[in-house]
Amino acid sequence: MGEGTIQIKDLVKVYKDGFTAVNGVSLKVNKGECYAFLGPNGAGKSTAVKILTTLSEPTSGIVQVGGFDVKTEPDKVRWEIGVVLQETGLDKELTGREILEYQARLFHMTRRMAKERATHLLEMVGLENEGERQIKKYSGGMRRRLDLAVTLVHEPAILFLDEPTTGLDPLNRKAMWNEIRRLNKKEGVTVFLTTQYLEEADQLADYISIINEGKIVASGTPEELKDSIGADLITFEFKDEEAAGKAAWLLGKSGKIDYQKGNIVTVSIQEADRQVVQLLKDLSGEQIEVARLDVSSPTLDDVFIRVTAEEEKE
Ligand SMILES: Nc1ncnc2c1ncn2[C@@H]1O[C@H](COP(=O)(O)OP(=O)(O)OP(=O)(O)O)[C@@H](O)[C@H]1O
Repeated sequence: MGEGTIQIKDLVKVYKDGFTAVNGVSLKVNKGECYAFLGPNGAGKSTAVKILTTLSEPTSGIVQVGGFDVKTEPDKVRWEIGVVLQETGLDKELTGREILEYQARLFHMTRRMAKERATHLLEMVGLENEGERQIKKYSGGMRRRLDLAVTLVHEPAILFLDEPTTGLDPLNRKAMWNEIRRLNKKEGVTVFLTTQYLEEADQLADYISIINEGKIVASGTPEELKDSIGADLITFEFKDEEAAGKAAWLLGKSGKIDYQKGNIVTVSIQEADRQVVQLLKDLSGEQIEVARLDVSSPTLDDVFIRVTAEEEKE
């Protein structure tokens, strides 16, 4: 019961100095889901991950990971999870293989099993040719992949990744995304990740919560979040201001005029890619010629900017 799931109810974390880093967060993650906490620096993401992974205690609220309570059954939680934190604690004098074998021994594997597991994991994260090299000679991307391999030693049902690709170049970021996706979709590992990158949340997560100043300010699937900020935008450019004026009157019947200046008119409208053909027909019926056209859909960036701006206003 509860295997591979995460449940948080009214979580609050107040640090010793009185600072409230997490302020009433509730959420649920189902087995096999990829859930992203998206938020700016200092939003409370790492604090939440530390609590979920038993490294820090909640001030109040209920936190269950893999069906176990983090406060009363932390040892059971630890067997269920793998954690990749921002700061890697790996001893850089050791080789990749030594670290993996050491970790496997910590999880009570025999010497032979540990060796086999290390070989398998090195292959899995694409480090099969680097296993005998010292970690200090690894690139940043290789270290992250080794971090991931280390957390997979005991085949956890839930994986916590705190900003897994911060500081990586685009190529290494994509490789890491592929690995996370494979673990989540092919092996059914539940993934809870934090990120400052909208693209990362969009690429990986089934469900996203935007967190700011310790509170969830918006949540949904990537599609729902994009939809929540509303319609698509179509920007028309006409030959002159007069044509634009006539067009705005006509376009205003189908959508909301978002912007009008000079020979430019922007309409906000649902499902713009479907509507645009009809709008062009309507304009042509009135002998209004369109010089240029641009259709754009809202991005998660727009959602993020809007919800954090609204928070600041309040
Ligand atoms: N031990 C601590 N004592 C007091 N305040 C802390 C402590 N650790 C973190 N904080 C504060 O809590 C807030 C949330 O920090 P946290 O590290 O959880 O944010 P974050 O969203 O992970 O940001 P980042 O992306 O920068 O890691 C910050 O304002 C931080 O300064």
